Amino acid sequence: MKAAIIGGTGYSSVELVRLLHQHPFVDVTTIISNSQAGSMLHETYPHVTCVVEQTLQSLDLNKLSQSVEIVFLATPSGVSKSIVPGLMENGVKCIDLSGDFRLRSAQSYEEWYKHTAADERYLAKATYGLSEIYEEQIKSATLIANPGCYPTATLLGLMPVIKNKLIDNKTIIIDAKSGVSGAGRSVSMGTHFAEVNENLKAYKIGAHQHIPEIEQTLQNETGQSQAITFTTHLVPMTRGIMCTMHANLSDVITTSDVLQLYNEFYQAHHFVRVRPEGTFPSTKEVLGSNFCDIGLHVDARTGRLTIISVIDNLVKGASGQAIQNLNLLNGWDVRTGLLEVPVYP
Ligand SMILES: NC(=O)C1=CN([C@@H]2O[C@H](COP(=O)(O)OP(=O)(O)OC[C@H]3O[C@@H](n4cnc5c(N)ncnc54)[C@H](OP(=O)(O)O)[C@@H]3O)[C@@H](O)[C@H]2O)C=CC1
Ligand SMILES: CC(=O)N[C@@H](CCC(=O)OP(=O)(O)O)C(=O)O
Repeated sequence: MKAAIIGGTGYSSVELVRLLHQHPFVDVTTIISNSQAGSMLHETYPHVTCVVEQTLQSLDLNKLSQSVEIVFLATPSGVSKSIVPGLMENGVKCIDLSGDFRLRSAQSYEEWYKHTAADERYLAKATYGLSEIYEEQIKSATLIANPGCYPTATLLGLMPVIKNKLIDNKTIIIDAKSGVSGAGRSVSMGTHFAEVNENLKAYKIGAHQHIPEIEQTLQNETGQSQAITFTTHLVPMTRGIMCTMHANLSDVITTSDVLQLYNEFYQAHHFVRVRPEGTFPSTKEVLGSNFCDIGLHVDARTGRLTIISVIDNLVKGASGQAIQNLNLLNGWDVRTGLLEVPVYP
């Protein structure tokens, strides 16, 4: 299958290039770059020299529609909403890694992302691509809204207890931490070395654009709207997300019972690994891979459940999950092209 990537010199794009290089059924024939068209990808990223030798192209929607079957959009929010309709009208399926098609409500998108929302007709066509949870819907999608990195770790961590009504949803608190590649490649005041190195800081408190995405998905499952507490922190490392979640249990239950539930819930899902009792995942244990690792503990003294969920933000949090969704879309084994062993140490 011929594929294109838009947002060519961004981090998620080059991660798609890395992962798709090993995909037996996909050929990335076109990489579109807004800023570097005409140059070779290796001029921006010397690490791909002699492995992926491609000239970056400028965007020509008609040419693109005729030459590929699938387009990955790895552009900042606010960009894909103007590109996707033209591709879809020509029968090209799209997987959007940005937030442009994740929120069903245009009003909510405009409130949280501070951009004009996509056309509502296209918002209605989008399928939320949280692979493990919406497998069936993804299989027949034409436009996949790939989830945000934090929502992926958070929702995979919470879903078994949400679906089994084991926690009081009003009490959910999510303490989230990310490596700096989560902010993309462009330089900003908040993410340059001297600001981040040997530093730990909370950001976008009460204003993070992933809050409505998590709430929308929880509401989808429970039928009720419930606000969550979600706090993001920037950690001085390159890749990795850890979400530590707390909630009051609605019943008296042991750690071992909750773990059994998680093991059963994710039994058929290769990319979610549940840790044995008393052990908890760290970000390095999923580095470079499409795994989401989960550990949990019931505190009998407080009646609260703590869940720890880790992912690599650029793989399971972006490009890896996008490929997992492409696999679902095509009826291929979800693991195709994604059998990377995490890089350790
Ligand atoms: N980084 C992460 O961990 C995750 C990122 N995402 C989302 O994926 C998308 C891409 O993220 P990421 O790769 O980190 O971002 P980057 O900033 O690293 O890359 C985005 C790329 O898009 C292109 N671009 C920038 N501005 C425009 C524009 N106005 N019009 C067209 N193209 C433009 C640029 O490449 P060029 O000039 O070559 O076209 C740029 O390098 C974002 O929406 C992000 O929120 C989602 C989950 C995780
Ligand atoms: C570390 C860091 O800054 N991370 C980014 C995640 C960006 C992202 O994935 O946002 P959308 O996909 O919703 O655009 C952030 O917190 O905004």
